Amino acid sequence: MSSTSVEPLVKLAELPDRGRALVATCPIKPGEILLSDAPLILYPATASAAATVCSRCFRSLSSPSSAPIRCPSHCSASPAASSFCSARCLASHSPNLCLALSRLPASLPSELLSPALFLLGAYDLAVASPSDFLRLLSVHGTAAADVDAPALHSLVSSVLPSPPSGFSLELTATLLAKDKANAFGLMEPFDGGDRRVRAYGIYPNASFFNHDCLPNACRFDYVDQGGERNSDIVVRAIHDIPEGREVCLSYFPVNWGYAERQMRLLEDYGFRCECDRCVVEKDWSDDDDDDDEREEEVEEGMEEDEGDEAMDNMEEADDGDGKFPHAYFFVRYVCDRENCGGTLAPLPPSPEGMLSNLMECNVCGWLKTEDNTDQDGGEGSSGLMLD
Ligand SMILES: C[S@@+](CC[C@H](N)C(=O)[O-])C[C@H]1O[C@@H](n2cnc3c(N)ncnc32)[C@H](O)[C@@H]1O
Repeated sequence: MSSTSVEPLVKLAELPDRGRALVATCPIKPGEILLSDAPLILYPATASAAATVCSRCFRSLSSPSSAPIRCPSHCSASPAASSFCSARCLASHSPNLCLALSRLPASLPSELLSPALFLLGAYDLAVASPSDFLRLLSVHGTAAADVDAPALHSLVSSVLPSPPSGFSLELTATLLAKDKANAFGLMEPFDGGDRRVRAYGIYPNASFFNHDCLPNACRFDYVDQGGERNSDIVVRAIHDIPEGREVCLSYFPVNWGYAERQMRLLEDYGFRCECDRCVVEKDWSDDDDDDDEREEEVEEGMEEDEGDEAMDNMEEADDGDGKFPHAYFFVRYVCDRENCGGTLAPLPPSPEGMLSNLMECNVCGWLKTEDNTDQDGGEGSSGLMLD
């Protein structure tokens, strides 16, 4: 296993059948920050997001400190892709990108607009920062037969004023494959309805995390907060992680059923998941595939002390058929607010190393103590920021 340091608590390693991975360099405590990663490229997830967030920092333009300003350069003709917040975002994209944005048809549907904005940003990066473009090309993903690639390539070539060297359908297809296997969604504030993605980003270090259906870490984003690094992805440990253990995220909400998880992993990520949870769940019938029911069974059948003990042993043992620790994960680490289903991780330990008993949800931002006490005003809260 070869390895390279990425951050003090995790290092890059090559694992059989899993490619590159991040593994713990030392015992990691619950809530510890494993990585804080800035995006190589960010782009709006939908046409409506393109019109309502700053084109550079992706904060909402409706926040009081973010009065919208049109791009002073060429792309003022295309409001959907050219509003900036007044705070600090005017020095933004290159004249080439402005011109390309201004030439995009105004009525593109989101399913074309979003990948087109990704490709324009990527080709702009190739000129503005060739080293970052090489990093983008180094993330996982090889060009496959992508039905959308030819149409998107011809759209992009029709609006780019001067295509960069290497511009080709094959490179476009490769970029789309990188995006599919690595994009993280930055979420709109949770409003009790469906989860909505505001923007997608490629994060060069976070893209090394492999998937597990019972992850030991989860990622947070705080895109509307102040400061320069609001679009960073922050990855924190959910519970204790021993030295040498691979650190994994879940690539989608952990409350998805077995069939849905397997389908997404095969279609979008090209592998069959054989994690501990999938090994157990593949034998369940469809009727069994209901996490809420199992969660209730566990809550009813387990005293709190039994739960803590089970948690201590969670990664080492199970009750024989393997179901108990998996169901326990849901009781402890899955947010139970209606329509949320986010993952909970403790806030980071204090500088003195004291563990926090506040669990934060990575979707709704809810903060609750381990005994389930709401700490942030309950329904409708958009969550607390870390700093
Ligand atoms: C975001 S990348 C993760 C880093 C990647 N392993 C690499 O070498 O750069 C996603 C890809 O990693 C691989 N991968 C992630 N989780 C995996 C798992 N649990 N088992 C096997 N392969 C996995 C798949 O090829 C997937 O498309």
